[in-house]
Amino acid sequence: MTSARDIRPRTDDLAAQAQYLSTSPSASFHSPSSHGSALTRTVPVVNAKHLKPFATEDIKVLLLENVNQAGRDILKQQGYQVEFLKSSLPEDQLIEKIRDVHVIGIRSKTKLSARVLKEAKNLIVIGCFCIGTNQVDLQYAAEHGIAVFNSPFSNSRSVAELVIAEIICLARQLGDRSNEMHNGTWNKVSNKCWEIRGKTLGIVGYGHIGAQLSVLAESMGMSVIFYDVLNLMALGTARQVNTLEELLREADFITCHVPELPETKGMIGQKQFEQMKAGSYLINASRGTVVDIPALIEAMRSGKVAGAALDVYPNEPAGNGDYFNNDLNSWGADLRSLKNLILTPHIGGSTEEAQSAIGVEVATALTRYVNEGSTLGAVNLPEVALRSLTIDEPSHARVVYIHKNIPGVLRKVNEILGDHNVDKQMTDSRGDVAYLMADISDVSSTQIKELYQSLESLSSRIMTRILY
Ligand SMILES: NC(=O)c1ccc[n+]([C@@H]2O[C@H](COP(=O)([O-])OP(=O)(O)OC[C@H]3O[C@@H](n4cnc5c(N)ncnc54)[C@H](O)[C@@H]3O)[C@@H](O)[C@H]2O)c1
Ligand SMILES: O=C(O)CC[C@@H](O)C(=O)O
Repeated sequence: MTSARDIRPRTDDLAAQAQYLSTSPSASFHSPSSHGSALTRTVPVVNAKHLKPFATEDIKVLLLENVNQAGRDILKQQGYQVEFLKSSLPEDQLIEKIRDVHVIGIRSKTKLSARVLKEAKNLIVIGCFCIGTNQVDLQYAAEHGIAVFNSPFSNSRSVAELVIAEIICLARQLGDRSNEMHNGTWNKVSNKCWEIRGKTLGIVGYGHIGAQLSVLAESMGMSVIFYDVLNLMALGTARQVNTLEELLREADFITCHVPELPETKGMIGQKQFEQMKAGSYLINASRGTVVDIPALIEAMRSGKVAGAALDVYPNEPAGNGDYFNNDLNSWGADLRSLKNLILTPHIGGSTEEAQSAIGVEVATALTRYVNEGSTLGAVNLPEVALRSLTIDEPSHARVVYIHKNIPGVLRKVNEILGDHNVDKQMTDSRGDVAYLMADISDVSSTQIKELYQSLESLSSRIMTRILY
């Protein structure tokens, strides 16, 4: 067992890791789904004090879905108890495991629904070691004081490169030719095989991935148009169009890079396939719900769509080696029978570079949250941080009070803190939830316990943490 004393932030390590943290070049002009990444850098304090949490003995971490070694190492170096599993878990097993842990790390497959989170009585923070956060009930988590972090763009380049490869593979029917050769058949074809030079790429969702892809595609001689709900700066000579229909009517290749939202569910369906040019191509490496797959099957059978590449599916297997068959998605066999269709097992972001960058970024954010209470980069809570306490402040404590965003809370909190000098304090709200951090001086262990109990007894309380 690790003692509570060992649960300390290694602030110098964190400062070194901070160089890997992403700061978005595009954060200033989009996107609603990538919150606050411009704030992720903090100035390291040289003689920062190592804080430890009050009322939490050992920090228990559960990592699912083969989180990268770099991330695991950072969490282990903190002295946390880390349990690591290669795949996701069925809901009943997840509920059993999550009851006990303070931190959970997942990727895209683990569904942290309200039903699951309801059982997670000790959970303080979730790390999504990926871009998408649609697998987590963010609202429920916020309302229960559970912070959620992700890595907003560490795998964007990897996805963009995969899509570029797929555009060429589809244009040249490479998947089919390769399969034929694997089966011993020589089939030298030029009919309906094309160069991509001069063709039009239509990007649906011009965020981190879409914008990166735009630059790569233009450098290979494609014309780029894009559709986005936001009015965005077009890179290079790309051009924003006003409607999805306009994009579908003009593009030779259509690629989807929107988040999973109610509005993006089935956004490419029968009507949209009808609007596409005859012989166009579709790529989806966003989320499986964005494309209506039975409608795609029809469009490919009729020849309207000449080829497609899918990396994501409405239902995906829990881990490697699991079957991708009709038990998962009723149209599985029909899909697999199509020509010029590239099927990949959600590998858009699966490169060594992306996974290790994500591992470092998310594990560092989790560590800073656990040890210092900083919410910089959180996707569901307001972003609040205070400069570190220093070793010259031995009898200080940091109060983190997550509470309902209702009038009168600050007055009550400050009454409780009133017997101590509040050195610094910051509070911010996001929707119904507010996050307060205060560093107080001259506080003894007994007083910390009293402060904790007083804050916990307030009706506005969602979660109290005291770090000292
Ligand atoms: N296949 C993979 O391995 C993989 C890897 C990374 C990300 N993804 C998925 O790709 C998605 C996009 O990633 P990103 O980093 O570019 O996200 P992003 O948030 O940077 O960009 C998404 C863009 O979509 C736009 N958008 C939202 N709703 C829209 C709508 N209804 N119509 C048109 N545009 C809309 C947004 O305004 C934004 O510009 C992620 O949400 C994730 O689900 C998949
Ligand atoms: O690695 C994963 O499981 C998810 C990859 C991708 O979909 C993301 O959201 O970043």
